[in-house]
Amino acid sequence: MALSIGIVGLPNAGKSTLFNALTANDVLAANYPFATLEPNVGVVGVPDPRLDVLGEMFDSAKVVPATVQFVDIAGLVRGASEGEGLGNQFLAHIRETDAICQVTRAFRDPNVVHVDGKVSPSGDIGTITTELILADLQTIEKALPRLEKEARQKKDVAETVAVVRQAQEALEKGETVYATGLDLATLRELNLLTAKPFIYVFNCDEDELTSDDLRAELSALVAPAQAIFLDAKIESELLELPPEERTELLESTGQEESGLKMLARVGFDTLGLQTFLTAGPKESRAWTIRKGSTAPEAAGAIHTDFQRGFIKAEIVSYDDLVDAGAIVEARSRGKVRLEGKDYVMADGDVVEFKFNV
Ligand SMILES: Nc1ncnc2c1ncn2[C@@H]1O[C@H](COP(=O)(O)OP(=O)(O)OP(=O)(O)O)[C@@H](O)[C@H]1O
Ligand SMILES: [Mg+2]
Repeated sequence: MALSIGIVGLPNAGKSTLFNALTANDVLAANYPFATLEPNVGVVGVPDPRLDVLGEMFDSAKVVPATVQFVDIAGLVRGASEGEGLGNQFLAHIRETDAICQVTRAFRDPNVVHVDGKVSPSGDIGTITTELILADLQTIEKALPRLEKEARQKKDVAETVAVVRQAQEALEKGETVYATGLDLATLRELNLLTAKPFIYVFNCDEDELTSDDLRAELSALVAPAQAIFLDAKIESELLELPPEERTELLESTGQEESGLKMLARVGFDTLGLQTFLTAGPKESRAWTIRKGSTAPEAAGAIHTDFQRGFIKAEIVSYDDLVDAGAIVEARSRGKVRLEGKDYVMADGDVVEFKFNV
């Protein structure tokens, strides 16, 4: 399972600049609206210092981090659902993602055109959310006749139709599906955009990053969703620096983590994901699972055969392992536990699965 995040926002909000910084790609980021036409897709490893420690301890040939996939698409404008700008067809490219990241412009640079003529984070979020809602209404209007026809034969489809109608009512009132609390599993096949959790990135000027007042104001705009503050331009400049100087530049702007780390952390949190670790001479690796997953489910993240033939899991917490310095020592301290099929995985468990094939 890899977390995937679709990036949306107005033209010139800085989506491609951020995408480039996140994926270290050189996708065209340019100071004119609609620089991006085709979607850009990038898969990035989530920085995880624990893996380097394990890699060294086990003398692993390679270190494989958990991944996040980012999809950067064209800018949306007011009226996109009616064909304004580039229309909204390209939203199809993010239908399959797990979460939607709204990139909102807070930076002021007057040389970068704002399609509405002024920088207004709350107005822009309203515009984007409205267009996502209208896109979902179009999806529902298209799907309903088919669903209603099927519902005449199948009872479970009739139940789906009822939920879809409730979603439609909420959307017509300007609510997102995610906020309704409707059963999202029933709606899954429609891939509604507003049924996904939103993450907000405010693309700031350097001096805005250190303004607690501005941060509080913008966070309040989007709560309970989480807000991330970064300067996409600085994030992209980081890449040109040697790693040890990156932290220095970030800290000089009051940032504790890179944009990638923040997005991965917030993305995992928003979607209720966590990682467990495996380590050995071949590789040290992080795997993504849902919080609350049992040991067999975690085994299934590696291979379905591991889940099917699950016998038990040999588990040591990362901290205990690092304290002991080596797996042999952790074992002699009694820190390595054998867990059965009901064990609920904890973040940072270092695991070896025993299974039958
Ligand atoms: N934090 C920032 N401060 C100043 N300028 C920025 C910042 N972030 C991005 N820019 C500039 O804004 C312009 C637009 O950026 P970018 O091409 O990434 O936007 P976009 O959202 O991908 O637009 P489109 O929807 O047209 O593809 C670029 O010139 C970029 O350098
Ligand atoms: Mg772009």
